Amino acid sequence: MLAWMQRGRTKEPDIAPNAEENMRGSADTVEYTGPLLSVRGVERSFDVGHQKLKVLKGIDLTLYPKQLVMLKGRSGSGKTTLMNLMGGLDVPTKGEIIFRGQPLHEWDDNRRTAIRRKDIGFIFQAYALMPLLSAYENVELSMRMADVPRSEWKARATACLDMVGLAKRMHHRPFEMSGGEQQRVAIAKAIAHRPSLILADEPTAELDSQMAAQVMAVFREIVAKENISICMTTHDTTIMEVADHVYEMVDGVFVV
Ligand SMILES: Nc1ncnc2c1ncn2[C@@H]1O[C@H](COP(=O)(O)OP(=O)(O)OP(=O)(O)O)[C@@H](O)[C@H]1O
Repeated sequence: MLAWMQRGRTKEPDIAPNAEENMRGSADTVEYTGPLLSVRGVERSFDVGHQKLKVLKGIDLTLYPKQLVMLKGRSGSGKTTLMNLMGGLDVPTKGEIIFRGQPLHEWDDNRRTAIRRKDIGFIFQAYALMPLLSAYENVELSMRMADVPRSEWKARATACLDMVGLAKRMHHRPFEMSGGEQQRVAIAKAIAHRPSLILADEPTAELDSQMAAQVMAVFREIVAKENISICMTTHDTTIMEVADHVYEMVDGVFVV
């Protein structure tokens, strides 16, 4: 079966010609088997007054399906700038961002927005929940926005909240929940439309160590069960052992 149909997709993505080497199977069983995301020689500069501020200075990163990778580095080293590029919120000054074989860096805003809605989920430090909606309604809202058929909302929202350990609290509103619980609702919300990539910017920064550990356990479970890859930034060295790979950024480049 087509990989994107296994994931509940009905539409075939257009794969760049250079992705052919990563295609396997016959015409009706073709499956994309390459990296989920490749960042190649990426640079990003910003105009600040009359000067150019070079923030990313040549980044290479490969993210495979079912991988949890972390970006660490001092404040200002360029982690968020890179995540914005990986999620198609921004485009590089130089270099390539290849997402499921498709050249994200060459696409206009509309096309990047479309793939972002379907295939990428974001989690932020501050949980980004609608305060007047229950946990369940928050998750449902994200599916509505991603054009998931209405008939799937109930089962999927319930399954996602169950996966993050909040089945019994799905009708509570954010202010009735702890920070860790709110972040788990944000995770359920981010995975509900079945993206293949989750980008999380400091998802544990506001949490104590026990809640942070719970969130990381949920991330590991999602990677294993949902066929999702996660790339997250963190300053917290205690959670880094959970990662499949940790990239350390110093002044716009990775160090090993
Ligand atoms: N749109 C922009 N215009 C100008 N400068 C920017 C822009 N975005 C980021 N920068 C600069 O790029 C540098 C890297 O910022 P970035 O947010 O990527 O760092 P970070 O590693 O994520 O830091 P933190 O850990 O504090 O979130 C900073 O000096 C920041 O001021």
